[in-house]
Amino acid sequence: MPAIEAKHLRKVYKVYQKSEGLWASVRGLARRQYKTVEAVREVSFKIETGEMVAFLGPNGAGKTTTLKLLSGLIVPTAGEAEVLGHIPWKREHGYRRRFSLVMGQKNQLWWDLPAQESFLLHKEIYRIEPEQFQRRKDELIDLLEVRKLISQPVRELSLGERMRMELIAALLHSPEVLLLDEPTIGLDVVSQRKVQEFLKFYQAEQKITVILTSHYMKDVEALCRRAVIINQGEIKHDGPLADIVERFSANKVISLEFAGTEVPADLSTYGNVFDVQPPKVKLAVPREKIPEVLASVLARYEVEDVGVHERPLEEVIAEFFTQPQEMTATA
Ligand SMILES: Nc1ncnc2c1ncn2[C@@H]1O[C@H](COP(=O)(O)OP(=O)(O)OP(=O)(O)O)[C@@H](O)[C@H]1O
Repeated sequence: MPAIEAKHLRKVYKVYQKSEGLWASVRGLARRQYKTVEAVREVSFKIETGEMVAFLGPNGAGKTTTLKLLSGLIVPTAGEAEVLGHIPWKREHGYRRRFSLVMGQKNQLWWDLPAQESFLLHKEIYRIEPEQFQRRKDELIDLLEVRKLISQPVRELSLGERMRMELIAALLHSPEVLLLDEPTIGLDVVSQRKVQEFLKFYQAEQKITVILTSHYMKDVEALCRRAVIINQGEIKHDGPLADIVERFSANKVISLEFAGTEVPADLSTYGNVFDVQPPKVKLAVPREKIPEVLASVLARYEVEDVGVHERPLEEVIAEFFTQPQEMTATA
């Protein structure tokens, strides 16, 4: 049985429409006008126990709404979901003890209190045995290197330090499923890497099931082997992360370094010329034309160095997000 299964999930919000102008506002008091927003239209996937899956999509695609549905914070308009055999929106205590949701944009710790006080509160809420609590807390504090900071009010911590405290609070009750919504948002590169390293280690050690949403492809590449892509409330792709670049990018990149100091002027006949730093240049070329272009360029010019690369995941995903309608799989 998969740890997480979503079947045709749909969530429609009814949003009050406020008209412009005083008279329209007065009229609105008598007869309110609403529009519907389909935050999630059709979301189905299965995630096996111990998998760490990236859930990717542009702003407003429906990622957070899906995670809220799987956490039971909201009830779907239609569809079904089971997490560890529980229907999330039934909000059973048994389920609450088995999962955690971490939202990078939301503070779940008490702002004015030291993190250690919030940890104690979590101990009570989740009814964690004192011995287990002490052991887990110590382990997590050491892993995330925050021992010196646990008695300082959360509001005085940096964003990166706060996120590490949020992770401790979320993991104190040893959840089997962890839903991470942008855990590295706004963090500097060093903090980002610390969170990444921790998640990688922790997930491998505890074999927990994780869904990770992130706009940072570095997180995704470091942590996940599979990616589910959502756009406009619908799943657009579900498969190995390694396949994404090949599937969604029709081009590969040829890097060239010419002998001498110049870059030939007529290279654009071969493909899209970019990143010109004479005598180096990059050429984006349709993948099926790579052998032909390489042979021709090497025969015509004196080339010092050459390389063929896939485009970076970051770039391919960004393109997919900005042109979702036009992009079609090339494989
Ligand atoms: N409570 C709500 N009421 C009305 N509309 C909502 C509500 N929550 C989300 N939406 C809308 O549903 C859509 C999906 O939002 P959601 O937060 O799930 O997207 P997201 O993929 O998490 O985006 P981001 O990457 O920006 O966080 C958006 O158009 C959003 O405005």
